[in-house]
Amino acid sequence: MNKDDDVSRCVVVLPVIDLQQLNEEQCRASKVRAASEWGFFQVTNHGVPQALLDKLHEAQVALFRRPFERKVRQPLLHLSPESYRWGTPTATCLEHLSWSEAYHIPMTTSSLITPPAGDDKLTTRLVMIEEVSTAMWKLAQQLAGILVAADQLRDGIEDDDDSMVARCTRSTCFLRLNRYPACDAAAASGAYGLCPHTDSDVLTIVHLQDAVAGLQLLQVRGSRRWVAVEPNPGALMVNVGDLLQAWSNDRYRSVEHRVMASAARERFSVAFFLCPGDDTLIRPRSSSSSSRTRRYRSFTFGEYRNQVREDVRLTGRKLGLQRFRRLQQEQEQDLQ
Ligand SMILES: O=C(O)CCC(=O)C(=O)O
Ligand SMILES: [Fe+2]
Repeated sequence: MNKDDDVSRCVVVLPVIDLQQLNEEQCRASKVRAASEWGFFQVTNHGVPQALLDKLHEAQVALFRRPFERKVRQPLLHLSPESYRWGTPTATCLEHLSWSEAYHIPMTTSSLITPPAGDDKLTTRLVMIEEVSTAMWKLAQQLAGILVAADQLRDGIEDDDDSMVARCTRSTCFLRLNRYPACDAAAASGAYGLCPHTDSDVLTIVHLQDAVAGLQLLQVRGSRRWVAVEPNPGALMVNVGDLLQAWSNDRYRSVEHRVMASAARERFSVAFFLCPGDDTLIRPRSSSSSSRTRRYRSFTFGEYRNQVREDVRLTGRKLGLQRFRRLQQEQEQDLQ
């Protein structure tokens, strides 16, 4: 059976938070609720100009329209050759194959690079990517900061360690441009545009650039089932990453999501990943009201990334936070 059959009939509209309409307290409460119950929410009046997002879309389409040979052999903006990916290099079976191509663009690289003299188009595209990254970075820091502070406030801690968000600097965050080509096989078998995964960062901001459906998430509230997300190019989508889930001791949820390829239409999206430096220590909060035990052991982001890479190499897929979960006995020792 096509793995998409039942899901595409079950469409959800994610909570929408208007960042200007609500007062500060209402706004914070809605984000906390959405991040705990859904792991995903949308924001409007977010401060990233729509005109800029539209221009980025044009530039993105042009970059992906270049001949395949050039995309593979001529790294964009002097990035490393690995910054361009198509398919899934580590896939050993169809289930692990993502029918998509992407550019991975670290923030620092985009700001430090000098485009070749006379290449005006490249310069314009570069400036665009840089501007979108910066605007999304500020927004992501603000949203993550609010979620972190709200969790601390609930426990009556006003001045806890907020270094995880502060350590998400220009030199550690990145933007990803995604293109999902139309895929004939999708009609029959439900191919993946992007395999099921959670994001390994603190927080992700995604702009679904056209109204082509495809994003689905594994609902954590009530029955666990895949639901399709109604695309809304007028809003930005925000989702909690693994680090925020671990830090909050599972209060905020890093929800598994995937993109289904479409047989009829190609699809574009841009995702910004709020990541700290590799040496940043993620130390789950013990006083979180929902649990007085730490559910995960402390780890650095570098350790986490290495483990993910190793699991993908050995098994073809990411095992993620379950690798860092403490045994029940270890958790019980916290209570003694
Ligand atoms: O394209 C999308 O809708 C989601 C992209 C995504 O999940 C990712 O790049 O990690
Ligand atoms: Fe993702």
